[in-house]
Amino acid sequence: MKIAVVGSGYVGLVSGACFAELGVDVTCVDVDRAKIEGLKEGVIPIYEPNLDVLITKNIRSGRLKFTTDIAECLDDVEIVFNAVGTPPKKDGSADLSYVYQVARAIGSSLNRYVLVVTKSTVPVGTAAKIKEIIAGELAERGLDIEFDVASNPEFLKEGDAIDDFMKPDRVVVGVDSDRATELMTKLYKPILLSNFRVIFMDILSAEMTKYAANAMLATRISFMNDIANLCELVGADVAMVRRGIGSDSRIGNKFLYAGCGYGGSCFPKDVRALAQTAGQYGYSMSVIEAVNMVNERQKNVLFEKFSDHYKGEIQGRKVAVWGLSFKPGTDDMREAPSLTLIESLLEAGCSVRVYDPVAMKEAERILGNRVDYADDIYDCVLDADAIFHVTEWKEFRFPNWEIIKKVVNIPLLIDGRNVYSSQDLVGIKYLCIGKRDEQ
Ligand SMILES: NC(=O)C1=CN([C@@H]2O[C@H](COP(=O)(O)OP(=O)(O)OC[C@H]3O[C@@H](n4cnc5c(N)ncnc54)[C@H](O)[C@@H]3O)[C@@H](O)[C@H]2O)C=CC1
Ligand SMILES: O=C(O)[C@H]1O[C@H](OP(=O)(O)OP(=O)(O)OC[C@H]2O[C@@H](n3ccc(=O)[nH]c3=O)[C@H](O)[C@@H]2O)[C@H](O)[C@@H](O)[C@@H]1O
Repeated sequence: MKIAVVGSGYVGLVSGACFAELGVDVTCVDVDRAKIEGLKEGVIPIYEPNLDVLITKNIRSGRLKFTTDIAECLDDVEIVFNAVGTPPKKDGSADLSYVYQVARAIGSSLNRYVLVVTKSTVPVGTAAKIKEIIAGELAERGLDIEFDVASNPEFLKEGDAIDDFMKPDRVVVGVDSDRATELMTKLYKPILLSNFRVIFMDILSAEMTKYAANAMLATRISFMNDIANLCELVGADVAMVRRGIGSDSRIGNKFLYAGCGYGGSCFPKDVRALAQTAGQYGYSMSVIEAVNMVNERQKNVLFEKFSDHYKGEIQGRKVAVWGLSFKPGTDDMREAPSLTLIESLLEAGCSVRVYDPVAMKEAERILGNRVDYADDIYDCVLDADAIFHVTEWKEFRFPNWEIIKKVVNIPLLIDGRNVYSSQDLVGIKYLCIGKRDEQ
């Protein structure tokens, strides 16, 4: 089977490489020339564990190719996946211009039947617009070629992307024709054979499922952050509360970790876009709006703890930030809580020294020379008046606290991920999320 995947970002590259690994002939398409040239040489533009191995292996096997021109492969493929970005617009709605560009490109060079599948996260009703655009392009060319559209939202997590793709909790496929159902069944056969669930439904429900899933997960996090803040006020411990409620199988124990807010390229944008969609239909999604509001507030809690600790006297203080990416396992810093913290610290006149195992290049691109870049966690904390633990990378788990106590100016650790415990930190003031400071 031959397919094309348009958009070679996190989703497009992972999907392309994984489908190739499952035996499909894949052509990955992107408008970014430098990215495609690099990929042809095996240069992976993002950090995602084991993606380099999978891409190199499948380039060698001849099942994975790269091009900047979709027209080059359109005559050969049965399915085209659209996996381009859908970034947020100023009003919170999803920017669909890239998705529609791809639809136009397909319509303007299509010569035979193809199934156009949207993998990008797009608002309900987008598939119908894609169909309209392709039909419009064909009509302009005086052609009446049959094609179908489908929706196949992606649920992978950055950092675990390959496993999530290969061993999915479920695959959701929205279709409106038998031919599309047949093609998607053929494509996902290896996944079906491995006993993973593929759920077929109508296209509108598939588009909605993606937003509902992300919004539900974001709701759990904001809910727990709200509970955590109340725990601090009443003297309870959110870690205990999490264990207490998570053991109820109706609640489950995943995605209940309080912290310094959710970030990334998806939860923040998708939660806001869902609220926007509701608004377009004259409906206000109060829960979803509150989820976003709680998260925006939560991204400030580390700075507030720091400022409260020093009774507002923070100008000129030196601080260390451990972890910059929005979560471990990725170099992605889109909407990362670290950025909110760093902006507040810089605005308050602090000098900021940062360290991240993989996101230093990305940090330099975003923050330039406004912060100092350290070589490791120890170099990061030299002379610091506070250490912020923002991303729970494994290599931050067991620092040598004795070394740290010797090199910091003031031993204060503010933990946005509740990874440490005050018992292990004798001689270091420890502040975390959802547990009152008792030292
Ligand atoms: N990043 C993630 O973990 C997940 C993302 N998603 C969704 O998948 C979509 C893609 O996300 P990412 O992969 O993170 O985006 P990304 O920003 O990493 O990559 C998008 C790629 O599309 C390319 N592109 C833009 N316009 C193009 C065009 N007209 N033709 C060809 N290529 C074009 C860009 O050059 C870029 O390489 C978004 O809708 C996102 O919400 C869904 C699940 C997981
Ligand atoms: O649509 C998407 O792009 C993807 O968004 C999320 O994946 P991702 O953003 O890669 O990362 P998550 O592991 O979900 O973490 C998101 C944020 O929530 C935070 N988080 C997560 C879990 C938790 O219990 N508490 C918490 O604060 C993380 O630190 C991170 O900042 C979803 O988990 C994926 O299923 C989905 O496909």
